[in-house]
Amino acid sequence: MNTQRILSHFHESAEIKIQSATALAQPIGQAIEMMFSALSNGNKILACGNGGSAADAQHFAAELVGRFERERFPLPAISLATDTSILTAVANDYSYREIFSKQVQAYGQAGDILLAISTSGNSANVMAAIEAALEREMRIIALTGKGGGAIGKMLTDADVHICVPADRTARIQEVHLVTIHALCDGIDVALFGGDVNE
Ligand SMILES: O=C(CO)[C@@H](O)[C@H](O)[C@H](O)[C@H](O)COP(=O)(O)O
Ligand SMILES: [Zn+2]
Repeated sequence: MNTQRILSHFHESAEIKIQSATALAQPIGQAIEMMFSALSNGNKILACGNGGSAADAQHFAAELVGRFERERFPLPAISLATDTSILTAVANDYSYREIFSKQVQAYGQAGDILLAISTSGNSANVMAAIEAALEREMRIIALTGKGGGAIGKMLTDADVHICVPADRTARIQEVHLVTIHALCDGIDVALFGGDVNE
């Protein structure tokens, strides 16, 4: 195996993370404020995405309900990509497009947040979830890449778009993961102040 190919994954990932830090710090800060404000008002966060982004949605919900780095009370977040009975029933009886939107209709309340994750910005089921969330007066935090795709065009001024400046799905997902950890950390700092070692 050519180790150069392996090294290039690490180098490209690191370079794109550095570029993204500058481009995304501001919208990530806005997203933290929006999440903290919603959670403080008794609202919750729903998260969805396909494939690797489904794993990201679960990962985020686990860190809010369980914990990130600090011991704290559980925070309300639900992954819409996780319940195989709901996902298979809705896909089988309705359509794959509706697997997330039905759950937004079931759980979503005005003031809740939808964390919509799509590297292309073009997944139809994530777009349908955003439509359902906007109908419910929820706010959207979209994690995308590749220019934001159709999702970028659906968002309103009240929403936050965190669009990774890259075109390769794997690299975009890698920045989504560090973004999710920055969101979790920002929520903890908003709750408790200071840094994790205090
Ligand atoms: O993890 C990967 C590729 O790295 C895949 O599972 C990937 O998430 C899937 O192809 C998704 O269906 C892509 O959807 P999206 O990010 O464009 O919304
Ligand atoms: Zn992947």
